[in-house]
Amino acid sequence: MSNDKAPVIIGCDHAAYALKEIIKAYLSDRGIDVEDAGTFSEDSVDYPDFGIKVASAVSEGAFARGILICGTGIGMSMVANRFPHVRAALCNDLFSAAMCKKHNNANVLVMGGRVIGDVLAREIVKAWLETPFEGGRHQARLEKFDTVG
Ligand SMILES: O=C(CO)[C@H](O)[C@H](O)[C@H](O)COP(=O)(O)O
Repeated sequence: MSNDKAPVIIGCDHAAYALKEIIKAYLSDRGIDVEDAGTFSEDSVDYPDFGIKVASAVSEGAFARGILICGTGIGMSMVANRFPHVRAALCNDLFSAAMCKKHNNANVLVMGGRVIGDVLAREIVKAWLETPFEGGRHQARLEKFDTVG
C-alpha cells in the first residue's frame, strides 16, 4: 500500500451518491482524509456544480487530488478538464486506472456510478492511489499541456 496520505476531495451527482459514500468509507479505512463536496442525497442535481467544486479545489492547489463520480463519468471529466492543472481521467476499468497515474499522473479520478459496481470502483481507486507516476518522457508530454490555452 502507498504511504501517500494526501487528502482527497470527492464529489458526485445524484446518480453516484451511493457509490460516493462507499468510496469515502474506503478512503477513510486507508487513513486518507476526505473532503466531501457533495452532493449529499439522491435528489436530482446538476453534475457540473460538483465537478466545478472539486476541480477548482485541485486546480488552485487546495487539494492535490480529487475523485468525481456521476452516472457515466463523462460529464464530470468534461467539466474537470476545463480547469488549469487538472488532469482528470475517466476510468471504468483497472488498466486505465493504473495507466492514468503511470503515464498521465492524473490528479482527478472520474468514475461512472451507473457503469461499474462498488467492488470494481474500490479496486479502481486502489490502483489510482497506489500506482506511481513514471515521469521521464511522460513528464515532458504533460508539460506540453500548459502550452495550450
Ligand atoms: O451524464 C452525466 C454526466 O456525464 C451523468 O451520467 C449524470 O449522472 C446523468 O446525466 C444524470 O442523469 P439523470 O437522468 O438526470 O439522472
